[in-house]
Amino acid sequence: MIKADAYTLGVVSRISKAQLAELRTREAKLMSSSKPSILSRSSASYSHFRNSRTFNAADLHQVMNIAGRALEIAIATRAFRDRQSLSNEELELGMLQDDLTLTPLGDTCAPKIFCDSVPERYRRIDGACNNIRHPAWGSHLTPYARLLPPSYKDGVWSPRVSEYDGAPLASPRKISTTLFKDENIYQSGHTLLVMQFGQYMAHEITQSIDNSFMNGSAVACCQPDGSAALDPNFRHDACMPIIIPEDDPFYGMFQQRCMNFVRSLLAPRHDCTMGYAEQMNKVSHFIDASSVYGSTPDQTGQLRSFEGGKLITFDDFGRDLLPITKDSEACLTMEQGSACFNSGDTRTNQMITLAVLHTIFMREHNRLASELQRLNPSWSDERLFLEARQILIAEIQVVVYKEFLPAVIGEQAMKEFNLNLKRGREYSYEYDPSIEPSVTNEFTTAAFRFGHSIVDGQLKVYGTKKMEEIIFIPEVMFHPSRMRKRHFFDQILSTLTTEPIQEVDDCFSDALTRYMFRAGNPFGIDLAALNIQRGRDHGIRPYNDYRELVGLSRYTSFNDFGPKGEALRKVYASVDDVDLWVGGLFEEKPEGSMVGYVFRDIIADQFVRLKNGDKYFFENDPSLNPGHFTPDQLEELRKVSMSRIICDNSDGILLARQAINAFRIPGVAGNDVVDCSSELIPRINLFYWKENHI
Ligand code: HEM
Repeated sequence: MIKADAYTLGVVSRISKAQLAELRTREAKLMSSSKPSILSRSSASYSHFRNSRTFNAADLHQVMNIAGRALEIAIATRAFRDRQSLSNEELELGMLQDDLTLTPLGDTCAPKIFCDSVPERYRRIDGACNNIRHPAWGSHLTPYARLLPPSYKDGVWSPRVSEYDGAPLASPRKISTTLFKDENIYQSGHTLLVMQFGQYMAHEITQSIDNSFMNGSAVACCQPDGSAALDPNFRHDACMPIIIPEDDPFYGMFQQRCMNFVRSLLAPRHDCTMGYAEQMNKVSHFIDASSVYGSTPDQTGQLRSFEGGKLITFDDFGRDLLPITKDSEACLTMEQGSACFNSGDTRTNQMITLAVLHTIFMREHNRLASELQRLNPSWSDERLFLEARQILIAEIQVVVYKEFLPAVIGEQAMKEFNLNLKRGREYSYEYDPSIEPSVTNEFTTAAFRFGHSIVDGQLKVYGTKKMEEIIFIPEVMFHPSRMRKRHFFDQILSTLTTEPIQEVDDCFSDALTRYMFRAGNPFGIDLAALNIQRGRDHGIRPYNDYRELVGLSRYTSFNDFGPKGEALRKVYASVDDVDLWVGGLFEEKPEGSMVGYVFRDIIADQFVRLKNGDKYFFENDPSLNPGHFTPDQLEELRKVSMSRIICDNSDGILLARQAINAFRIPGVAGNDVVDCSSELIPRINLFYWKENHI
């Protein structure tokens, strides 16, 4: 570990405070000047920014405060590096100094978390205090973990450059147009629900937040007409615009040369040491239904009805929908008759099918609360809420490990990584307090974004006899008003559970690479380009380094990529430059897995962390889990399936039948379609939650 004496720390602290103050003054000037550094609300990029919305002003203040501390540490680290002439390799080793708490940089540490000495029966909303020795592990507003140290040009925060000649890497948009095409190659085995549940899960455990101005205004990095990037002297420091080549086959038609991109907010490292930049996860890392309840008590409080343990709903002529949000910026329109919803996650309205899943889980919470109240009339609202929440979290964990994950990574990996749930009444003893449960940066910035490749650009909506509508998905991004149509909810659930997903490959729908978030505009933004740029923003190392990490040999030539090699050669100077997200998509897939080896292992590792690093994981035994279930309850919980949750929470207007496994195509491999009342889609018997039942 590299040590700094008190004098040096005093100097770097003064430098970083002065530079941060300068930055803030510059930001304030940018905001008040007539320069176009604030993003127009009508642009597609503004909807991209909607994904980074904080919950309210207090939430924004807390997020910006913590991110500001982390930025100060990054600046101090640069100053320290310069004074000590440290190399990038030395910086990569991470720890540059013991805990800074008692040094002049002490005020940059994240606020301390205090836990009760007796562990609470119900997990905390913010994810903190799961592990008493590391109370912040898995908590919201903390950094992502890393599988490998980052690759930053300056060892601290500047985006990486080519390993070959130190030149800037090719434009992500150039890579996107060179490598990806819009073709439909369907998967024969799995339904669109894998895509939609996958996105729901991504939001359940991760949210990176784009930098904004201190008052929450969105940062613009391009000229308002998109003709060029803003001059670096007149733009926010977090700008990292994507340059669009002049001959771009699509954006060229609209004279667009610049796509907005703003770097993610940072978070101070857990041990409060100096070192390279770490990105913030805004939500709790655990699978704890934060998408339903939020990640702060304030947020949860606004979602609860405080009656019978239930969540607030919007009664739309007898159907319970999510409550309508008070955030007037959350959707494209808030007109009379439209809808824009509130839930535990600020991205709920991003896709209509995402809003559908949020609605299903909100309804399931209320269904559980009603049933528990019937069985235990003396329980208070608080008790009913907490018990229903605990059951819902367990149900989501069961669906993830029993149905979703095997569909993505295959049975073989489930076995290899010991990810299968225990059976029947058995407890698990696999909790290991040395495992850091946090989401890894590689998982959220690359591997789990495999899901963007399986998105279908169209949603086919069927009536009782024929197809009624084909929806081009950009039309239902941040515009979920169709949810108010009487038949829509059941119809779209049928679509999700019967239509196939696309293969994980080099095919991306134009809906994502040309028209995403376009709203009324002729063009939108390119998600593939954003993914590549985000990887560089977060300092994710190139693909080859992760091959080595998972025990594969490094590629030494583009030919090693097979037929894709030729296209890769056009946009990368070296095989060691290929971005992780790109290389991962082009991999050969192991039998039964949707993704290649590298993505498979990164995803499997993540779900090991979320299971064996979570004290409250539903199947942990009583000596480990303060909120343990009884053996009878465990047996019931393990019966849960996504089909059961859908059956119990659809509108019941058009949907009365489901395949046994909703993630698999109906009829394939014995996945019969049965009545929702069938025993083949078992129910959990909540009688085992009746107090003093015998
Ligand atoms: C129509 C469907 C989808 C849309 C429109 C969409 C859009 C987006 C956007 C705009 C971002 C932020 C990009 C950035 O600036 O870095 C993002 C991030 C992400 N997406 Fe998707 N996505 C979709 C589906 C999925 C699916 C199916 C999965 C996984 C199975 C997924 C996983 C992720 C993950 C892990 C992130 C990073 C989250 C974070 O750290 O904040 N997405 N997506």
